[in-house]
Amino acid sequence: MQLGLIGLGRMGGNMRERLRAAGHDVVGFDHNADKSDVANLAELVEKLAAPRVIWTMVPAGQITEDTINELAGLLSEGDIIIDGGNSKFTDDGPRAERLKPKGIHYLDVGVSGGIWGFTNGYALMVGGDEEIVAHCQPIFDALKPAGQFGFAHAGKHGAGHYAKMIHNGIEYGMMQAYGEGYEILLASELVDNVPAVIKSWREGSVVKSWLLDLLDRALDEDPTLANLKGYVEDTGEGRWTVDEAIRLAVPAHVLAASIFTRFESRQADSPAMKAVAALRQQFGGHAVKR
Ligand SMILES: O=C(O)[C@H](O)[C@@H](O)[C@H](O)[C@H](O)COP(=O)(O)O
Repeated sequence: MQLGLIGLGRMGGNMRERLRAAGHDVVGFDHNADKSDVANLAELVEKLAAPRVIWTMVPAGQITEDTINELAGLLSEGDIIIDGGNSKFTDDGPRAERLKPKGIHYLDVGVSGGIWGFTNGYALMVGGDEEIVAHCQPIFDALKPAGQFGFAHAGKHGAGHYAKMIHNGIEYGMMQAYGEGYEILLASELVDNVPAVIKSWREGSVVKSWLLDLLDRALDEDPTLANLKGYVEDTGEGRWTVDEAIRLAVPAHVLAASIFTRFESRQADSPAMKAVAALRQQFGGHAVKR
């Protein structure tokens, strides 16, 4: 089937190739003219036959909002917009309502797979109306992994991005657990070959996973991770997961600790621990480091 794809970066660019390899007719737009099939959104819309399906794969937030608003002015009744970026789930319901009077349908899709998705396929979590999901199913089938899993119609508008948000909260927690286990192994007086231990867990073990495979890969490239700083950014999903845990009064210790640990990773020194050291000195006369 025919699809317009906006945003041909690390994710979108590979998705275009995977869709084309499956025989779909993809017209891509990107601000980088070297990657783009068309000069602008108007030309993209012109090249697609109605009812059009257009998938946005641009950074969450204002860029996605502006792209969808511009598209809404160009599209016609019956057309479908799919947001496959990591938008916050609270954007989706209002967005779908804004598009409805124009007869434009909307789906939100959480997409996981990173730069490996071209080869392995992408896990897809979709929010929106059943008949619109069904109409787009050939696109989802081409993007998802070949096996029986990797796709869910999670619920109404927002459910796709909600599912992806929770996925990413789990991703933070799992990475943190591997990271902490790795650090304890490194600190141990007993274990000489930490990369070998990580490798041994890749098969047969209870903690084998794709993330563990990737940690092993990183250690193959740089056995002591000497070329990296322990500094970790975040793009929002972990924070939103913890916000939801608080709103719903769900205890989410691991997920909360892992986002806070990322914040800590960005500090050269800790004002909180300075205050703790100062207080301990004040009440007990304990030594501090200067
Ligand atoms: O499932 C995935 O493919 C990843 O989760 C992907 O979506 C992206 O790499 C994260 O959004 C990074 O998230 P942070 O920047 O918050 O770590």
